[in-house]
Amino acid sequence: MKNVRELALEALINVEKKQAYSNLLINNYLESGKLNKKDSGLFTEIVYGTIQRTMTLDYYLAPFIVKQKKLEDWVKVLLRLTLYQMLYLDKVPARAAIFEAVEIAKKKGHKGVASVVNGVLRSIQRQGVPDLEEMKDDVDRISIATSHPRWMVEKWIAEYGVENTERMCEMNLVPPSQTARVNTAKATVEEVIAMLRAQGFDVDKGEVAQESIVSNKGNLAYSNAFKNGFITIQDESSMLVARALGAEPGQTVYDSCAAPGGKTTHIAEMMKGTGTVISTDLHDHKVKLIKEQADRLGLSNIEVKAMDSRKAQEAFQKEMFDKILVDAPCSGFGVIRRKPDLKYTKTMQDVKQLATIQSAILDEVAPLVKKGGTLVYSTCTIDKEENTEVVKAFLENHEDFEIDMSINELVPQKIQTYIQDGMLQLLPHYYGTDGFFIVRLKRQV
Ligand SMILES: C[S@@+](CC[C@H](N)C(=O)[O-])C[C@H]1O[C@@H](n2cnc3c(N)ncnc32)[C@H](O)[C@@H]1O
Repeated sequence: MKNVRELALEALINVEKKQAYSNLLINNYLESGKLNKKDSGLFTEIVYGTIQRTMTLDYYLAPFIVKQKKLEDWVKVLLRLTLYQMLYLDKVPARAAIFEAVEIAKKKGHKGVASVVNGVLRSIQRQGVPDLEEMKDDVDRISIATSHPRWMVEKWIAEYGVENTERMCEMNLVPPSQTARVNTAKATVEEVIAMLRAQGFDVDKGEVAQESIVSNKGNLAYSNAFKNGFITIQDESSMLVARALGAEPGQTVYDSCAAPGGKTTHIAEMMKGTGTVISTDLHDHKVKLIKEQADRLGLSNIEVKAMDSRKAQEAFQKEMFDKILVDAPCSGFGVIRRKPDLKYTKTMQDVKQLATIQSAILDEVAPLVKKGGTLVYSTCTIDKEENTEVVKAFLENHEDFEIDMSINELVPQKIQTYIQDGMLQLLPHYYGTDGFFIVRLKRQV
């Protein structure tokens, strides 16, 4: 049987080989029954933390392994995850972390490897690591200290300035709190808070969205409130999207990129179970997830269909919908806290390709919006190419659409500071939410 650190090493090697996204892989391990409750926490911390801080850890390790030319990849990963524990996990004594690493090296390699691992880690323990705050160059400092590739840091500094970039990159290292959306078609926020507290959960009202609850301790996915359809696990910034769409009871709404259904179900709840939300996503297995959520929440006003929304005009009639949401596939740079490997895998080329898909979806669905109707475009990224630039190109090609400034009245007052020219860009460090972009467009009458 493998112990928690061996499993963490195995998981990190798989992420390294790009065999799986970290968040999905971690969930698979947690559900596999290989880890008890206590070890699950440590496993998650080690795997996420090591990925989050890979560049910093490699920077610290580099001078100590410079002579070890033939170090195998798994040994580098073992050194990284052990140094992570030594530097960032207070509850794990450094000597215990080193001892475990040496045992793993003996088991997986041989005595020679174990001695290298022991030597490198003990040297770092003796000499300490350099102070990164002393790095004068902003890009170098932010990039190494927060483990974000240079190109990303340079780009964000150009778009948001040094201070915002540094704070955002630091926030990307902090695990998010769990938040949930109350199904207001079924109960009030206060009623659900009482329900959760009665079951022993430590929860409060959320700070950003009006229907949100934040968990201070305990996984709300295991609550009765979740099982019985009173809540949906969702980040607060995501909750603002359905608010910006502002669907009303009885309307016909199209959610074009809808799986796993977080926003579809919110829209359906806001419509109090009346009218229709038609939700599409690329594949059958994805639209099934939407259906499952709709059933759990007791919402019967959702219809699902597997299709490419770049062909929506083949399936739907022109001017058929009061409201359309394009919650587009994107680079996800607003959710790095949840998916740390995105930092290292996504490239500028991906950003450009995604922008092409985003524009194609918007162009296709635009004629389906009723005159006087609403089109909301949102992404969980912070890159201008996928956000403001996509909107700008869309408006240039669609003179019958304009930015709808009423988004100001639809989102909470404190959020309004971050709306510029009708476009909302939330960065993770503003409220500790995911980074999100939302714009509400109106088709002229
Ligand atoms: C940001 S996610 C949507 C999240 C969803 N709105 C929610 O709140 O749960 C983007 C989704 O777009 C889907 N997608 C990507 N390209 C698409 C296309 N051409 N047509 C329809 N869906 C697409 C992806 O499968 C993915 O599920």
